[in-house]
Amino acid sequence: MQEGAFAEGMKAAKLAGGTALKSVRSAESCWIDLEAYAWFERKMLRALSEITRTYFPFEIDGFAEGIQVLRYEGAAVTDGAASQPGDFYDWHSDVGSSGSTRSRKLTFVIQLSDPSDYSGGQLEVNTTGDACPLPTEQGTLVAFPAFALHRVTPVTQGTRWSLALWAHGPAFR
Ligand SMILES: O=C(O)CCC(=O)C(=O)O
Ligand SMILES: [Fe+2]
Repeated sequence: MQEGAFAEGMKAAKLAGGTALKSVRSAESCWIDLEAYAWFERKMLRALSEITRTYFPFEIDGFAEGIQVLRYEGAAVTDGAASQPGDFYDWHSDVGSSGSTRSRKLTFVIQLSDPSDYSGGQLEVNTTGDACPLPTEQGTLVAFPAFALHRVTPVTQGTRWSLALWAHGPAFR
């Protein structure tokens, strides 16, 4: 993918609670303003209405927090052996206990990279007790309830880019 526009602004990504814990999440991220990309927001709002109509009939107010661009670098290999593990994001829910993460209801992830550009880096969701791999095709939008456990397995080779945003709404009751 053409990563030039974002590559410079990337910083260590934090957890939903705002802390950076390398044992759970190792990736870099930057945030962009959704309002700055009106065409994208319109597209996402159309997708949101279809997803809430068809799959997850949640009460949603709209998107908040902006868009998170994520970069997962593959393992560093020296003399044929991995000298540093690749980036990953271990099992987590996107709903936090403070700030705007409290009202997250749907997670949207867009696969920005061509799957042939990296190995590993599989986005999986677990709602049944088994890890379920989600589609990887470049440009695919994946949506799931923000409370659902999900992870990104370590990228072993290449670089995986993704984008995440969240639809918010009143608390479940
Ligand atoms: O990179 C991904 O596919 C998932 C990102 C994610 O789970 C998150 O930002 O909370
Ligand atoms: Fe997540």
